[in-house]
Amino acid sequence: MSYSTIISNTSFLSLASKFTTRGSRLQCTVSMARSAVDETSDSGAFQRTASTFRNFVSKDSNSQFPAESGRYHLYISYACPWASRCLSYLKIKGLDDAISFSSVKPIWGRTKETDEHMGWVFPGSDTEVPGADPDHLNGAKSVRELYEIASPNYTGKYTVPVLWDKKLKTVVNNESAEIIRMFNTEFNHIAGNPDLDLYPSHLQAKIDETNEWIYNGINNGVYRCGFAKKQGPYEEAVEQVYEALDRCEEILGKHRYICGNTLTETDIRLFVTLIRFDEVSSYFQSKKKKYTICERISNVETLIQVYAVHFKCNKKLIREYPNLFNYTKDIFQIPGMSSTVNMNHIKQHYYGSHPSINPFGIIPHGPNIDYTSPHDRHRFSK
Ligand SMILES: N[C@@H](CCC(=O)N[C@@H](CS)C(=O)NCC(=O)O)C(=O)O
Repeated sequence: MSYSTIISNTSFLSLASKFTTRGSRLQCTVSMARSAVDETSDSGAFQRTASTFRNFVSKDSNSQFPAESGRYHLYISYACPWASRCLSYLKIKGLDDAISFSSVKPIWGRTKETDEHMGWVFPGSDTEVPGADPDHLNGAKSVRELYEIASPNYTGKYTVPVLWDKKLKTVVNNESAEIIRMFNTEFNHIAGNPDLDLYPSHLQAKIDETNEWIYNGINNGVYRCGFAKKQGPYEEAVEQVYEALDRCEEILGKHRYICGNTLTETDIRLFVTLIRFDEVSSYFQSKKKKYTICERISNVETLIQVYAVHFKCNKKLIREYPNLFNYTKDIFQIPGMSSTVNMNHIKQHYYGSHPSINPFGIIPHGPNIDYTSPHDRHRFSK
C-alpha cells in the first residue's frame, strides 16, 4: 500500500495512530480496529455506522432516565463537531447548572497498555491541558474505559459525545442528534432558558428536510470527502459539499437563519461545521510552505501533497461566502455559543496529532478569524 493510499484512507482524528517516524522513514503502524477510518463500503465511500447507546432521558419522573438536576454528565471533545453541538445546546438552553460537562484532551493517546488502540484520553490533572479535565466521576483514563464500564462486552467505536448517567453509571446515549433533542425538550423544568425551542412543531417538517441535505452535503459531506478511498466517491462528495454550501449561501440571502427568521436546530448543526471549515482548509494550504524539513525525508513529499488536499474541501473558504460568513459570526455571537468553540483544542488536535507531518508540533497563529466582529444579519427582520 502506498503512503498516498494510506493517507487518503485516513481521518484527521486518527492519523496519529497510523504513523510513526522512525529515523528517516515513515512506517505504517496500522493499529486502529474500531474507528471511523474503518467505516468504508466496498465502493470506497465513507459510511458512518450508527451509534450504539440510544436511551432517552425523559421529563417523566417515572422513566428509567428521568431528567433530574445533577444526574447527567456530558463528555465532549472541543475538537469534535458532533460533541460541540451538544455543548451548544447545553449552553444556550441554560443547562449549565443541571448537567455537568467535561472535555477530553485534544490529542488522541493510547487507551490501554495491552493493545495499540488510540483514542480520546483524559488529562492526568486539572492543569495539564487548559480546557480538558481529568475524569473526576469515574477515574477513567480514556473514553474507552467509560464504554467498558457501561458495557464490558462493547465492541463499537469509543466516540464522543457521551451522555453519562452518574446514578446508574452508564452511557445513556452517544448519538448527538438525539442528545440535542433531549436537551431541547426534556430538561425545561430545570433549564435557564426553557422557552427557547429549537425544534418547534410548526417548523419540524422544514427542519427535518433541511437537516437531511445539510447532513449529507455538509456535516457528513466533509467527512465523505476526507475518508473516501476512491476517486469516484470523493468526486461525488465534494460536488455535494459545494452544492450544499452554495444552496445555503442563496437561502441566507433571503432570511437570517437557514429555516427562516427563527433560530432552529439546523442552525446549530450547520454552525459546528462552518466554524471549523476555514481553519482546516488553511491548515492544508499552509502545508506546502512549512515542511521543507520533511521534504528531505523519503516519501514525505508524496505524503504532504496528498495531505494538503486531504479533506479536499478547499475549493472555496467560508469567509469567501458573504452570507455564510456573516451568518457564522451571528451564531457565534449568540450568548453562550462562543464558549463552545475552543479553537486551541481544534487546532491542537489537527496540528498536534500528526507528529510525522508536523515534527515540532508547532501551532501556527493564523488565520485568527474574528467571529466577534460586526455582522450584517440584523438586516433581516425577526
Ligand atoms: N454519531 C455520532 C458521531 C460522533 C463521532 O464520530 N465522534 C468522533 C469525533 S468527531 C469520535 O469520537 N471518533 C472516535 C473514533 O472514531 O474512534 C454523533 O453524532 O454523536
